[in-house]
Parts: sequence; C-alpha cells; structure tokens
Amino acid sequence: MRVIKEITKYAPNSIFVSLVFGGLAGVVYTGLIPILLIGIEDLVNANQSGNTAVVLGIQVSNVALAGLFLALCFAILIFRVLSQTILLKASFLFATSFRKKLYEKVLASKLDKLEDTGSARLINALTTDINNIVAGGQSAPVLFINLITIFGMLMYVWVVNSAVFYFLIIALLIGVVTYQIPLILAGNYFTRSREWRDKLQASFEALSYGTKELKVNKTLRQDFFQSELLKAEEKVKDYSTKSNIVYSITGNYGEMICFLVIGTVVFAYSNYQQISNSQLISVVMIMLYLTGPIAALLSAIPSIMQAAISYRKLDILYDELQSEGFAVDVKKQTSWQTLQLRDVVYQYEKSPFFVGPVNLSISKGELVFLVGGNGSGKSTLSKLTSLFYKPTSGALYFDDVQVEDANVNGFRQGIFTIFTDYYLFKKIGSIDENDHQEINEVNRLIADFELAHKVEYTGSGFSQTSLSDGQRKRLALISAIYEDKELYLFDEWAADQDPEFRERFYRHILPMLRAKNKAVLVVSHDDRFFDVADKLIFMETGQVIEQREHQHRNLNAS
Ligand SMILES: Nc1ncnc2c1ncn2[C@@H]1O[C@H](COP(=O)(O)OP(=O)(O)OP(=O)(O)O)[C@@H](O)[C@H]1O
Repeated sequence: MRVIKEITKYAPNSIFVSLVFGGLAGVVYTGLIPILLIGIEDLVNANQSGNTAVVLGIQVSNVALAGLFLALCFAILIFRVLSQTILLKASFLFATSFRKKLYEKVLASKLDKLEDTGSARLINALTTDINNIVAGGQSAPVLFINLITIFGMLMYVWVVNSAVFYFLIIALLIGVVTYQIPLILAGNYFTRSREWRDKLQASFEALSYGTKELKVNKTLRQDFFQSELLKAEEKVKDYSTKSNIVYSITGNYGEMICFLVIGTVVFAYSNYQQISNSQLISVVMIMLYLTGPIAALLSAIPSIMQAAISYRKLDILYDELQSEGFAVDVKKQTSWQTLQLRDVVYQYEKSPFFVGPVNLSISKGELVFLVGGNGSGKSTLSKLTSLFYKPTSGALYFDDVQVEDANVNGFRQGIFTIFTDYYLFKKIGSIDENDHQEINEVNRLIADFELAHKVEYTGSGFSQTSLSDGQRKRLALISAIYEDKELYLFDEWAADQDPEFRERFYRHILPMLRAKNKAVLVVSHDDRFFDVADKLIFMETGQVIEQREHQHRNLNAS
C-alpha cells in the first residue's frame, strides 16, 4: 500500500476535483435523454406550436427545451474537459514525482538489495509500470462519468416504470456477475504478460551487453535467441494477445447484454407486464442511449486492470528496495587514523557464501594488498571495508568510533572506490566548473597519463568517456587523485593496463597516495608488485587466512 499513499500524496485535490467534474458531467449527461423524450412527446402531441422560432436562420421547435438541451451539451463538454485535463495534469505530475521518488529510493537503497533486484526490474518499473498507472489513472474519469450516467439513467427508468427498473437491475446484475469470469481470466493473462516483460527486459540487456559473445558463438547465439529472447517475446505476445482478446470478447458481451435486455423488454416483457407504448418507447430509448456509456465503461476497464497489476508490481519493488536508513546530512569524517574491522561477518541473503569473521586494520599512510583466488571473497570484503555492505555481525571502527547508521554517510564521504564495474561520470565531483586552475591541473594529469590526444577536461567534464577500458580506468584514477579522499580502494585496477602503466600504478601512484597519508586497499593478483605493500592479506573461501607485514617503506613517490 506504500505506492497508493505516494499516489494520493501528489495531487489529492486534483483527483477529488476531477472526480467532482466527472460526476457533474455524468449527471448532466443523464439529463439529456429526458429532455429529448419530452421534445419527442411534444412533437407527437403537436404541443410545440407557438413555441417555434428561427435561430440563425434555422427553424427550431420548442425553443426553451432546445436551449436547455444546447446548454447541457456545452456543460457536458466543459465538465468533461475540466475533469480530464485536471486528471491528466495530476497523472503526469504523479509520473514525474514518483519517478523522482524511485530515483531517491534507489540512491538510498542497500547495495546488496539493489544487486538482487537487478536493473531489468528497475527499468520496467520506471517505464512500463509507471506509464500503465498513468494510463489507468487517465481512464478513471471515463469510468466515473459513465458510472454516474448509467446510474442516473436507471433512476429515470424507475421514474418511468418501476417494474421495468427492477427487471433491468436483475438483468444487469446477471451481466455484471458473468462479466467477472472473463475479467479474471484476462487479468491473469495480463499478470503473466507483465512478468514475462521483466524477463524480456533482462534479455534486452543480455543482447545489448553480450553482443560480442553472441556474434562469435553460433550455438550460444541460437540458444539465447530461441530459448530466451524469442521465448520471452512469444510469451509476452501470447499473454498480451490472449488478455486483449478476452477483454474484447468481454466488451462485446457487455454491449450485447444491453441489446438482449432491450429485445427482452420489447418482445417478451410487454406480454407479461403492463407497460404503455410511451413508457416502452422511453425505456427502449434509454437503453439504446445507455449502450454508449456501457461501451465506454467497458473499454476503460482493461487499462484500469493493467494499472492495478503494475501498481502491485511497483508496490512489491518499492518495499524490496529497502532503505539503508542511514542519516544523510552528516558531516564528512576525515580525522581518523586507523580503520579496524572487528569480528566482521557478512552473509549473502541469496547465497550460502559468507565472509568472516574478519579482524584487520588499515591505517592512513599504509598500503594494504588483498590477495586470494577467484571467489575467495575479496570484493565482498572490499564492499564491507568501503561501507557499501553492512556487516551481518561484528563492526567497523574508525579509531574508537564505531560505524553506525548515524555516522556512516560521514565516513563514506572520505572514501573513493574503483571496483571492476566502475562507472565513469563525466564530471569530477570536487571540481568547480569555473575553477580554471584546477581544470588546468586535471589536464596536466591527463597528459601525464598519456591521454591528452584523446580527452580534455573542461568546465562540463571530460570531453569524452567512450574510451578503451584501460583508458577509462585511467580517467577514473585521475578522478580518484583529484577527489582527495582518506581511504582508497582499487579492485583489480591494473588488470586492464599495459605493463608500463601497471608498473607506474604500483611503483609510483600507489606510493604517492601513501606518501600523501592516504589509507590504500588494493585487490591484486600481481605478485610481481607485492613488495610495494606494507601489508598483505590473504583470503580463502571467505576467510582471512594470513596477514603478512612488510617492514620496508622506502619506496619513492612520484
Ligand atoms: N551479489 C551477490 N549475491 C549473492 N552472492 C554473491 C554476490 N556476489 C558474490 N557472491 C558470492 O560471494 C562469493 C565471493 O565473491 P567475491 O566477488 O567477493 O569474490 P572475489 O574474491 O572478489 O572473486 P574474483 O577474484 O573472481 O573477483 C561468490 O563466489 C558468490 O558465491
């Protein structure tokens, strides 16, 4: 129910006002048919004589009634336009505001929860689900206007002939009850089509990111194409088609009920119950008139059902994206000397793998290498150390200050990480776009990192980021140096670098950061450079199996 609270929060007045105008349109719409019936009756009884006038060159009978009819038509137009415009504005306001809310929620969400959710579901929520809810919301006035019209017209039947009214109510109830069966079936198909949409989105991502792998592997490509991409496409198509066909049949069935009822009243009912000719004509006219609102109401139902399904998906996702619950406006914490992990354990929710209990420390001015085989838990421990994962048990301490919800964001501001899936933003956060001195210094570093022929840093950021993986990582390193943080974490940074730059990273850049009194944690497989480290931490199956200190700190910084 979290989402519904969010929806009503955006424009409660607009929704109310829109429904009021919608209701008024429905009421006025109901008033048209009695006016027409009175007009026809007057015509038949020739009562209009003396009430005829020429308006704009056209001879009009029963002028007062015609004027009222015209006024009501305009009123309907105005009320409908107002109702729909107000709700349209509210629904787009909702879409934008709710997306903003989701962006904030993603930013505040626990990293491990986000990793579990996956981008496919997130993207579908931000696009398909929110759009479905908006479309459903826009259909709401249509539903409301027509419901009121139907109600009003039935009341009019009651005035004309109450026995027919009860007959109609029974017939409509049978119609509504039997209508539910295909409606449930169609809803089921909609739900399944929506679930397959998530899988289709995941396949789009595989298609986009795995193009190279698919190009060179025919078997993989065929298998992926048939059993993932096309399968998801087929399922979405099948379930969407089925649901729409059932809806279409249901809609036609609904309209047919109207005609069946009219036929029954004309051909059968009058043989059993007393009904005058004028009453019969009135009832038939009302019923014919009602087919319009009933058809409109039925056509609004699919988008409202879709909105309800998307709403449920969004609600589940909204709850899943658990907020870290950390205080946000926390002052940056920089004055610590040593970070300690004390009996830290981390257990993945969706995997039996766990890290710890780990006890280790890393001080400012210290270069620590984290070493171990694939899957030994280096990245997991790195995410714990850089405060992305919250320990399942144990705690982290900056000197004697324990990391907790109230201060974690303060410590995070002093950390720079480059993981293997690092995303290079165009701008370096700490550089003002008008600070030409700093911009020039970044450009000097770019030249020093042998990228001057490719990239320039301007007020709006790096001139381009479409570079090789190794080059992008060099720009990330420039950002790292410029951000001037306290704790640096590099996860296999040098893996993409050529031998010369790899040497430079280990022998000059890392010692330079150490010389600047930074705490540096490096995940590395490069045993040729282990001598650079002050401390080596070896990991195996989630456990720290050895910590080896190096006494020499005599390497020069560049
Ligand atoms: N998002 C995740 N959800 C569930 N389990 C995970 C997740 N990420 C990692 N794991 C588990 O943690 C184990 C260790 O992964 P981790 O990435 O920490 O190892 P690593 O030492 O960095 O490996 P590599 O050298 O290959 O990068 C994996 O084998 C996997 O079982």
